[in-house]
Amino acid sequence: MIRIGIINVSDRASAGVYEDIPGKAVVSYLTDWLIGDWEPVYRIIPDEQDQLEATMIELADTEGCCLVVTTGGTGPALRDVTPEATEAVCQKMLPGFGELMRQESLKYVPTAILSRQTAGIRNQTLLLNLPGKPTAIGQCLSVVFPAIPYCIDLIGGPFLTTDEAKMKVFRPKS
Ligand SMILES: Nc1ncnc2c1ncn2[C@@H]1O[C@H](COP(=O)(O)OP(=O)(O)OP(=O)(O)O)[C@@H](O)[C@H]1O
Ligand SMILES: Nc1nc2c(c(=O)[nH]1)N[C@H]1C(S)=C(S)[C@@H](COP(=O)(O)O)O[C@H]1N2
Repeated sequence: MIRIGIINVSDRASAGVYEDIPGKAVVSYLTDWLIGDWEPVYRIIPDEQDQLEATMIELADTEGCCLVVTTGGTGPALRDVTPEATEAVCQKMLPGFGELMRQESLKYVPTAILSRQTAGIRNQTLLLNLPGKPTAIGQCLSVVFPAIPYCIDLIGGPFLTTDEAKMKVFRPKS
């Protein structure tokens, strides 16, 4: 079974102050795009770097997720530590993901440049940061998703198949 991790990193969402709209949005996009069985592995945690690193390691190494998507904690505020935690647990960074998402987000808000969102590889898992704003989820995920299945192929993960009418992915011909 293909497993995908979703971590909502937010003090307020983890305290129940607001509903986890960003995490639910990630699940809903993936459900719409992916063909075949997959299962979400879901966590809502506060902006604590140790806890976030431990959760990313757990979802990657123990739960066997080929992809782990985080929402929130990418900005400049004191408690925003998602990119630091991501770098700490990855062996390789993929800065192109953050570059493309910021470029896309700039079409909507000038504050897009405040997000330090990034992506990287831990063993056979791709980790990807999204901003916490509910509207940012679709805008960011849809622009980078075409490259995600091939990235997972390259790291020896499962073969992800999408409904091409909804999400067309790109795999270079070998
Ligand atoms: N479920 C939600 N409903 C409404 N707005 C949300 C929701 N989740 C996030 N947001 C908005 O997105 C912004 C950034 O979200 P993020 O998850 O990073 O929270 P945050 O502001 O860092 O929260 P916290 O300070 O509680 O960790 C929030 O300030 C809020 O405006
Ligand atoms: N697409 C998109 N990207 C966005 C935003 C947004 O509303 N839409 N908000 C920006 C803002 S205001 C901030 S502070 C940063 C960081 O957000 P985060 O701390 O919730 O991750 O993301 C930026 N990127």
